[in-house]
Amino acid sequence: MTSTELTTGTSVFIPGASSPYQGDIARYWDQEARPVNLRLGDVDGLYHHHYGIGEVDYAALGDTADSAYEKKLIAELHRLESAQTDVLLENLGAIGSGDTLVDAGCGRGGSMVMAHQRFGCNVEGVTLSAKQADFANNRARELGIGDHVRARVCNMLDTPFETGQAAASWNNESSMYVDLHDLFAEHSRILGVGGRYVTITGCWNPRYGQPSKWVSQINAHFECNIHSRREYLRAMADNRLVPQAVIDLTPATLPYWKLRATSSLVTGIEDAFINSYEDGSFQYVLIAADRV
Ligand SMILES: C[S@@+](CC[C@H](N)C(=O)[O-])C[C@H]1O[C@@H](n2cnc3c(N)ncnc32)[C@H](O)[C@@H]1O
Ligand SMILES: CC(C)=CCC/C(C)=C/COP(=O)(O)OP(=O)(O)O
Ligand SMILES: [Mg+2]
Repeated sequence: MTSTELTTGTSVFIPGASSPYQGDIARYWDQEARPVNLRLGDVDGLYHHHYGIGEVDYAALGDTADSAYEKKLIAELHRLESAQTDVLLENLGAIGSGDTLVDAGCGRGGSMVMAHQRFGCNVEGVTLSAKQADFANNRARELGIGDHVRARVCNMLDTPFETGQAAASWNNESSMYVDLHDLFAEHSRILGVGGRYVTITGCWNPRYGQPSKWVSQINAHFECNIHSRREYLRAMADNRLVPQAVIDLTPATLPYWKLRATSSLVTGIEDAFINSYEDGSFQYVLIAADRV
């Protein structure tokens, strides 16, 4: 199915979307233009829609009273977001220049560009947003890597990739928009046996009990549906994806959020992330799994 019939009776063609919810998400990302994303991307041309990890370099930030401080703060937040991608890519294992990687929910393509720069390989991305796909493809062309890095408008649960085509695949903060059993069935299909799957995601902590009010606030803010850590592991196990590493990145992402909360680019969601990470109801995790 390639179009969405809205229940209002209006028929709206949204390429890639196969449900009214996916139509909403496509529109959300088509309209997104938050300075906290665009101004960070402008630092070096890598545009991310994910969060940062690592210690803040306060020496590089210098004096808060300095007129250049805000510019340095933006560069620092961006450095931490790119450091997050570096950790995801490190967990893909050995990738050859002839390999194909798949970025499920590729956004504006920052992670795809970094993957190509690191491995020299082909990177195929899918997003529901035509604006994001155009943006990512334009950036790849500007960088002269358009023959290796390509984004298309497509549902990550039903991709055009051949069975076993991908050496590795990932979701970078994009798995909270889909059913995990459907998602991992598709990754399992496109990955070759021995291939690696990696996700970096926010998940609610089963040890807390149920999604906290902060998690509900994050869901409402982004129109997403955060899953529990347990659900990730169960859906992977059911789809021939065997975890090789589960890394709790919560302590590593808190400095990013605390710094971001002091910036002029705040969006209002900062406290929900900080409070939920601190009360243990929410975790920022990396899961790397082998396709067996
Ligand atoms: C928070 S952004 C993350 C973007 C990117 N992974 C990054 O790290 O910059 C979420 C992305 O997931 C995509 N997405 C959500 N549901 C999708 C689906 N069913 N199929 C394809 N992409 C989807 C959105 O279009 C958006 O690009
Ligand atoms: C970890 C979780 C739960 C993520 C939800 C998905 C999401 C919207 C990620 C960041 O996107 P963004 O970079 O566009 O958001 P922001 O504008 O807040 O920087
Ligand atoms: Mg952002």
